[in-house]
Amino acid sequence: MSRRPLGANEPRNPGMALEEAWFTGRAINRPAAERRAARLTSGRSVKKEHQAAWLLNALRCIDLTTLAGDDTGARVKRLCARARQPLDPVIVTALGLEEAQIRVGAVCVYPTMVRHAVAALQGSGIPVASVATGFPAGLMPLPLRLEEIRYAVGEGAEEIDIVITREHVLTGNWQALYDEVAAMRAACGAAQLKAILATGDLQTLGNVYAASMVAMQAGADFIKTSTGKEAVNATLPVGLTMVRALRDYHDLTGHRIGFKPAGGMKSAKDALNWQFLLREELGLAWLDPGLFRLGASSMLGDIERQLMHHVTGAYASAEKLALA
Ligand SMILES: O=C[C@H](O)COP(=O)(O)O
Repeated sequence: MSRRPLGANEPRNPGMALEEAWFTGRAINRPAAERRAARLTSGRSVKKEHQAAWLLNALRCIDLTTLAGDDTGARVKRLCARARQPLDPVIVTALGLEEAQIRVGAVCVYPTMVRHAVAALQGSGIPVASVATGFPAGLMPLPLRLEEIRYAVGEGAEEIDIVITREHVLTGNWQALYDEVAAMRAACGAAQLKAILATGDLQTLGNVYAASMVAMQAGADFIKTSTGKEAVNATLPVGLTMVRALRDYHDLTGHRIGFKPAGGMKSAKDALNWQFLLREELGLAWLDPGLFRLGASSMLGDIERQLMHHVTGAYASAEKLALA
């Protein structure tokens, strides 16, 4: 059903018993994380063909998202049409991509919109991701949150973006966090579980590291920064903390877990910066839709704009390109 990280030979994260020794007492120096994140991205630019290649890679890693209270079947269908054909034909022809089947990583919607997305994406191979578990706050009884996962999977979602109970992190109740994520993973069945940590609510980078580790120990297939609804969403210092947890978990268990920054990312430059962070910290193998997604409702438009500039030498006006 779902695509497995790095192909069929890489087994799914089975999870493990809660091992608090892997994260307790791990203080993370915020100024140092901020300096490292700034160094990773400042003064780094890639030009011309290289930039186009990085932008195309970002495009295939995008979870093209609509998560608005006024979402409708018609809006989701339009988004899916965009997911199937994310680039203007002028760009596709100029870059010789007619046979390349350029498409996004997934389309991400609310549970009641899943059926519209599944119908619109039929035959495309693009998976539908659904948020669930009382997104975005998650403050619903656990049985209802688990039922919401089963509903979304039943509607055809192949990926489930769950939210965690922030209180468990803020009170250091790691067992409760572990238990809820493990129960959510079981409810997902074959669908991939992406654990949204809502890092803007977690107060310290030590908490971000610990929550990342607990989610992975409980069997998460991806860890994701944010819902897009917190006051602070995806930031590079937080991302750095999470990818260090990914690296440590890989070193300790041999399992590669996916990473999804999400929320507030709008520009092609954002897409490049997040990829630079992963390349430097985890290596190129992680820059694949099986292990990396960019959760964004409005980033595709700027990527397309930059690619149009690359192939024509001029920026197209917003009206000429369909802005996602
Ligand atoms: O998971 C994806 C996010 O909700 C998208 O957030 P955004 O609307 O700020 O791009």
